[in-house]
Amino acid sequence: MLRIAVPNKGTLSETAVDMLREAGYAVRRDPKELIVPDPRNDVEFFYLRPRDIATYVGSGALDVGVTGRDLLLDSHSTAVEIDEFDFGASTFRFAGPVGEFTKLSDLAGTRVATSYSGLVEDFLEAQGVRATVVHLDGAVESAVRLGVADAVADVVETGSTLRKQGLEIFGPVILESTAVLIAARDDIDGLETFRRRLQGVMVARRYVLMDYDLPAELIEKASKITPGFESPTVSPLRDTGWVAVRVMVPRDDTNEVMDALYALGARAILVSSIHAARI
Ligand SMILES: Nc1ncnc2c1ncn2[C@@H]1O[C@H](COP(=O)(O)OP(=O)(O)OP(=O)(O)O)[C@@H](O)[C@H]1O
Ligand SMILES: O=P(O)(O)OC[C@H]1O[C@H](OP(=O)(O)OP(=O)(O)O)[C@H](O)[C@@H]1O
Ligand SMILES: [Mg+2]
Repeated sequence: MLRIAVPNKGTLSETAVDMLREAGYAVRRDPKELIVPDPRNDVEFFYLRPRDIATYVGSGALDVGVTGRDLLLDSHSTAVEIDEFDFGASTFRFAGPVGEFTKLSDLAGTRVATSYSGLVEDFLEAQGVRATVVHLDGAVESAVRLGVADAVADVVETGSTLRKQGLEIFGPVILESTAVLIAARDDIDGLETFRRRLQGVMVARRYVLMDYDLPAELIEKASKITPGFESPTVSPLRDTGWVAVRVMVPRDDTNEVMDALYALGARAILVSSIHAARI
């Protein structure tokens, strides 16, 4: 039975749980539930703090888990990233009072507040900058104003939290993070099915199915606009001068692709959502 760690709180939790539900797994009905057995799929879910997930997986107590790349690296766990998800994207950056810092070396001899001390210490050491890392649990943007640090290092998504505290980003990108699937090893029984199901959810969200009718002689040109995953499905119509085409298209490109197909001569262009996929 595959034992899977899922974030019980925080930014990653809701999307991770939605993905599991869409992939056909049992999810908790009440936020107090910590363990959710799913015998039908031969898996068991453990709802844990995102920050602790790498520790559980690295130690072998659990087989796989969903967490953030930044949390994985910060934990110094031996678990490894095996897949990347398309949610939870953020960057990890240094920030300081507007106008006070311009480059990484300005941090020498200063105090840097962060809740990711493992990650920040590793980075500063690799870059040869000697600074004191002040560990805080969260809301680190207040640390400068309150005088416990000169600069901060934190998760930045829109940057609005920093701006509100009179801070600005400086120096190199410490890390590009996203939600990831981590495991102690990649040859665990049942892991491939779990990965394929989650990939299927991502594909179903990212793509739409497009159907259109096309004068047969235009199929080469249309295939350049809609190449599909492998290749478009082309079926005959009763009128031999026309064909019907079915193809997957990235959801974000839907309208541009419809415009281009219409301009080429395609008609009856229909778009439908993909409910589930196994690619
Ligand atoms: N805007 C964001 N704020 C915080 N974390 C984010 C954001 N966007 C993505 N993440 C990712 O979420 C993970 C942080 O998980 P965490 O549990 O700390 O979430 P949180 O929203 O900060 O929850 P809390 O502060 O209540 O503990 C990290 O991997 C981080 O990169
Ligand atoms: O760039 P932004 O879009 O403003 O988002 C980033 C902010 O969001 C998170 O804070 P969170 O609300 O999780 O509080 P925390 O610092 O206590 O974890 C993160 O720690 C940053 O402070
Ligand atoms: Mg947080």
